[in-house]
Amino acid sequence: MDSSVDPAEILAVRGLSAGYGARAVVSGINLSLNRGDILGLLGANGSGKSTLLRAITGQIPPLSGTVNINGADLASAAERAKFGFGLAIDPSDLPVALTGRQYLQLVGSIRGCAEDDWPGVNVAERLGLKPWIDRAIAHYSLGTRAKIAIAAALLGAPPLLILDESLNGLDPLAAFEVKRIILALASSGRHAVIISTHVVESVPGLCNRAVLLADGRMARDWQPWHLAEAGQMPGAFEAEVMRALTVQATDG
Ligand SMILES: Nc1ncnc2c1ncn2[C@@H]1O[C@H](COP(=O)(O)OP(=O)(O)OP(=O)(O)O)[C@@H](O)[C@H]1O
Repeated sequence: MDSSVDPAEILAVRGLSAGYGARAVVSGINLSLNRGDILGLLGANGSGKSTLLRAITGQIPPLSGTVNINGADLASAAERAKFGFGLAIDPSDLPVALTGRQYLQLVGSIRGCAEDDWPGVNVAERLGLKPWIDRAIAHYSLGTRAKIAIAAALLGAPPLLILDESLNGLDPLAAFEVKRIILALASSGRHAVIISTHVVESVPGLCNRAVLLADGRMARDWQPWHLAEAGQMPGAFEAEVMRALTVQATDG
């Protein structure tokens, strides 16, 4: 690890712009996450949430700026940086010809761990995946696909867990279990989590940080004290987000 890197910091994004071809979809993004942080990533459809997560995970190259994950620079130490995160891929991108177990084995082989390497918790059991694990993903419902994507992201207990709208479509028990797992990871003080979501009301109870993207830029940023305060009053955080979204839509 670079000795200038803060060991508490898991993710450092500086001046990041990224998009498709030469077109920047997200610009001027600065973001720092420490161990223990759970970040809610909010924004209207098309605001750039998935694009930002693609840039952070090296799926698209930055047009400018840097990403450092767990002390490794994504451009100059890509292999090490990629070992620093687990990403729940979009369920529609899963390899449907594989069984759930084969997919976990594939991800495990890339991450250098076993197909059931979930320290301290049997994720497959907790998410109700066991009856499905040896069936082809093609036969899974949308929610079951989301579960296997999350289970794969959790393999090897990565320092940074990234869930891109992954809670959508989960049944209540699975959503509850995923939230418990996320909270346990964060409270261990060794991991951080990013959750992009449209379920604004779930953010104060789960996240200690939040950012709102608008037109590819960070329009609002809630620090822990602010989110905790907003969480004290039912509906207060949602009202703040709706106000910010309305201002953006009016200005746009
Ligand atoms: N593969 C791609 N090629 C070209 N443009 C893309 C691609 N993926 C997304 N975009 C464009 O980038 C912009 C931001 O899309 P993105 O998917 O990042 O938004 P989002 O905030 O995740 O949206 P949503 O909430 O609807 O999932 C949109 O204008 C979209 O059309």
